[in-house]
Amino acid sequence: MQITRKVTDDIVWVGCNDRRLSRFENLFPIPRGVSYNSYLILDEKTVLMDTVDGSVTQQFLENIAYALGGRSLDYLIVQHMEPDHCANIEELLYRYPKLTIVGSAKALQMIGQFYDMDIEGKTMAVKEGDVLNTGSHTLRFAMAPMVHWPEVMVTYDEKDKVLFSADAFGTFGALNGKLFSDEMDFDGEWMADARRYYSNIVGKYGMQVQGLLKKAAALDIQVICPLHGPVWRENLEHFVDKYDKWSRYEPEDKAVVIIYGSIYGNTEAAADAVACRLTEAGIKDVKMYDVSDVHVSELISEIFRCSHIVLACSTYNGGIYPPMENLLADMKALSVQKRTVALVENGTWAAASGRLITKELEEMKEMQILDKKLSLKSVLKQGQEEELEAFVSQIVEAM
Ligand SMILES: Cc1cc2nc3c(=O)[nH]c(=O)nc-3n(C[C@H](O)[C@H](O)[C@H](O)COP(=O)(O)O)c2cc1C
Repeated sequence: MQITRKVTDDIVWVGCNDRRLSRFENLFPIPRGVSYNSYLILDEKTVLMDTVDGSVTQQFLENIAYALGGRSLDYLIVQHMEPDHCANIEELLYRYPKLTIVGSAKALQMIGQFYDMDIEGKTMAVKEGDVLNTGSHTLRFAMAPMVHWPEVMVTYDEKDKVLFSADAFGTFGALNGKLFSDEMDFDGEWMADARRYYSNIVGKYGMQVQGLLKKAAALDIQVICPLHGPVWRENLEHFVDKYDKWSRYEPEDKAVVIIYGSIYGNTEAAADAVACRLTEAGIKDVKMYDVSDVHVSELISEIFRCSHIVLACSTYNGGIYPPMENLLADMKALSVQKRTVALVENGTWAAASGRLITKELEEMKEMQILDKKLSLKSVLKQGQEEELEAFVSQIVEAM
């Protein structure tokens, strides 16, 4: 049985949901699943926008056959060559032998790298500004390298004013019958995963996303069709605005995220004391996470959201407690910048975590490290009350 949804009069969502995959890219936990979106344009010529992951091929082929209603498939546009979007090219060529594959030169080259199939004479390489006329639709291609791979392009449908945005504007989460963001409580149920998707998958490429946003700003876009998650047809500015903020590495909220790495619970207790004092000082949005317990992708997502960060960390074999070290490596890799950070360090004989974390933060761009470090010798002591007050006050003042 087909599972499809209409996007416009002659554009159909033929994508699939995956609720069985536990980790996206074998890395990011996706308890809410993920959707692989693909769209079919039913014009004088028929056009498929990308394919899906190999795990859902059968459902995908059924969706396409139904939506085509006996017609053949003329074009497959490959915007992105990551295997979760291109696993079905060969199968489509078997079923629709007259198919022409359209993509950037790099995408067409990657097809040969991933798959042993003969596509000679069946491809059309396109570049910036090229158009494909399919009857009433004119599809215009714009290159979007490194959003999120180098071969990526996006496609603008001039008739329905749809931007097929590849991985940009994507979100983790399976679509449970609801395709459009206006059919769901996006801010309440989806935004956290949208942020986690952006910050961890595309976060490193803020500059390239800014480039794409500039191109998009010149177009009259009524609908955004990404390769993962909901389609946007209302209140587009809301999500575009988030993308703009995220890609400029500007925090969304005046908020403090406290992330602690603690072996026996004493550094955690100090982090707790900091959270209490911040709340008493009137800071409403204070969140606490155990770096050993919460997946690093969630922490990165919170770091993208919050303006201020407290890192509280035990010293471990003369170094940074390993899960905290891992977070710092991820922050660096994902180009985290423009945040204010305060540090709590702990060590029983030679505390080094504060100094070492400072060194890591100094390698990131525009990170303001607050002067007063809260230093513990095993445990936060009653006698450190004043020190604690001063530590918290500097965060409040910085806000
Ligand atoms: C395996 C291990 C290695 C440690 N290495 C150091 C160290 O190199 N320097 C130091 O001052 N403390 C070291 N500590 C002590 C921790 O920093 C200690 O757990 C901390 O001071 C107490 O805070 P906690 O209860 O949050 O873990 C180590 C502890 C463990 C278990």
